[in-house]
Amino acid sequence: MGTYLTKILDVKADEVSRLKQQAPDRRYRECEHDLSASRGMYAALSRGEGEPLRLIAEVKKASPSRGVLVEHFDPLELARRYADIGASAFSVLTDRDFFQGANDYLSTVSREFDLPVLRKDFIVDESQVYEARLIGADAILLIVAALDPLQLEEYIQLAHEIGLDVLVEVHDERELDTALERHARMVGVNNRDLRDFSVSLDTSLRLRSRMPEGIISVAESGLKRQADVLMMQEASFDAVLIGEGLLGDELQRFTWKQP
Ligand SMILES: O=P(O)(O)OC[C@@H](O)[C@@H](O)c1c[nH]c2ccccc12
Repeated sequence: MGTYLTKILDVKADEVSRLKQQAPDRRYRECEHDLSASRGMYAALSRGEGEPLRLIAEVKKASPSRGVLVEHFDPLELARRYADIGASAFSVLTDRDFFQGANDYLSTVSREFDLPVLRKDFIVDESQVYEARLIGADAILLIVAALDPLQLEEYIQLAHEIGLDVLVEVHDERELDTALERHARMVGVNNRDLRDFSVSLDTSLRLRSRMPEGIISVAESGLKRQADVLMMQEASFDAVLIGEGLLGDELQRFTWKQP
């Protein structure tokens, strides 16, 4: 039985076999010393005592569940708007086939702004970790449901070695345990179930109480209103990751940073 996630992972396998022919690991070794230092995502998301939670603003053109969200999509214009409202970091979709993202979108946003940039994609091979660093990402997303636990641990370690922070995405208690056992330092709870794209904000609330001190906690997906964000702040999340919800006015007027 195929779920949305298994369908996406099938397509990724082909993409990765093409990517491997370009040997991103070798290209990384060749230009390692010319790359600019990465900007820490972990540091950018650490929420101080009494401060409002941080925003990771997602530059997102389309999604498989909703289709095209932004008709005249300009990643730099969106990023500018998100920087102006007080985002602490960007997430940029690079997956082409399901989200109409592109590596170029990430590279331009990374070049033009000082905030750390998360590469939002389905990483299933180490070549994609090297590629992330080469295109200008400061951090990567690793999805527990898309990897076996050993791979997860290896890719976290590789990412750290080459200067990338890692947001480890979970959707239930078991995945959270796996993330913590494999030494995740930033954990994102996806409120959207990648098997059927259903959304429940309760997922974040339920899992937050099981996260230990010292882990950066991020609530992801389906946040649309101020009340949703305040609920995550109340539950003591360090940050929220929002794509679609930022396209409306309400969350653009939210006070993301202390005045
Ligand atoms: O647009 P939303 O509902 O605010 O969601 C953003 C982000 O959480 C979502 O795009 C996402 C979360 N995990 C992912 C993994 C792959 C692709 C996309 C995602």
